[in-house]
Amino acid sequence: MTLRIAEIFGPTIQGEGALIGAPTVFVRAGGCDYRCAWCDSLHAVESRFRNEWAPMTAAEVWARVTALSGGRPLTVSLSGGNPAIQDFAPLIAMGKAEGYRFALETQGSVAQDWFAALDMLILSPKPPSSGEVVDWVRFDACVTAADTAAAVMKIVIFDEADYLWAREAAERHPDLPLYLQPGNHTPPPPEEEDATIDMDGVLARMEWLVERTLADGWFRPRILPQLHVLIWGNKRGV
Ligand SMILES: C[S@@+](CC[C@H](N)C(=O)[O-])C[C@H]1O[C@@H](n2cnc3c(N)ncnc32)[C@H](O)[C@@H]1O
Ligand SMILES: Nc1nc2[nH]cc(C(=O)O)c2c(=O)[nH]1
Ligand code: SF4
Ligand SMILES: [Mg+2]
Repeated sequence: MTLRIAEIFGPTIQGEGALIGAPTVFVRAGGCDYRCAWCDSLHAVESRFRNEWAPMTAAEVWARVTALSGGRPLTVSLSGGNPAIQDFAPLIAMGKAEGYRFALETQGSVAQDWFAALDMLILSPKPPSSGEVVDWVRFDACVTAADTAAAVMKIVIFDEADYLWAREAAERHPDLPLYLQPGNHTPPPPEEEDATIDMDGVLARMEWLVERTLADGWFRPRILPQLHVLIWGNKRGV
């Protein structure tokens, strides 16, 4: 069995959510069951990039991760596309045997038994601006599959409708640590290697989101920008 891998890069810092600032190596899976209107990783989503996704065995992926990390254990971030539509159990087992930790980013549309082997499951249900509709039965199955692994919720917000949606979505899982992040708009074509970013828009949405949340007296979420976007824009491989 091989994995479809769009890119493996790092070490860099985790730019988002609960592990923000933590050194990490990314393994980005190719292929996704969603088509979010504002996806900033289209090169790992759309079929027209399939020929750029390398078929790799878990052992080959693992060799690359250990080379990039110099054999020093850190947290490996599995992202995509949706990494949950492939089988990462063998890779996670290899890495854990050498003292590495694993975090996985998914929208919560496909649950896997092996989520329980993760150190952190980051669930990012999609708000109205994405154009996708969350199936909460499937989402809840992901939370259940995480079992004793730490699960967190991270919601991208572009506008008022997303914010109001996030308030309701968060209520469904009151026990999950909650992170809000402003969306970035990458002017077309977003899949370019060094696509520019609407940095002014990102910062304006961050400021608005902080003020909106605090004005509501909603003190549960942590509100964070995408740190890697502030540093590098939407550059690939960082
Ligand atoms: C590219 S996705 C891959 C993992 C998985 N498909 C998911 O959506 O959770 C990784 C993270 O980036 C976020 N993201 C994607 N496009 C974004 C954008 N334009 N602005 C802010 N966050 C974005 C997603 O919501 C998700 O939390
Ligand atoms: N540095 C960095 N942090 C990230 N956090 C989530 C990312 C992703 O695209 O999944 C990402 C990414 O691509 N780079
Ligand atoms: S679910 Fe994630 S990878 Fe898939 S299109 Fe949406 S943001 Fe992009
Ligand atoms: Mg990203």
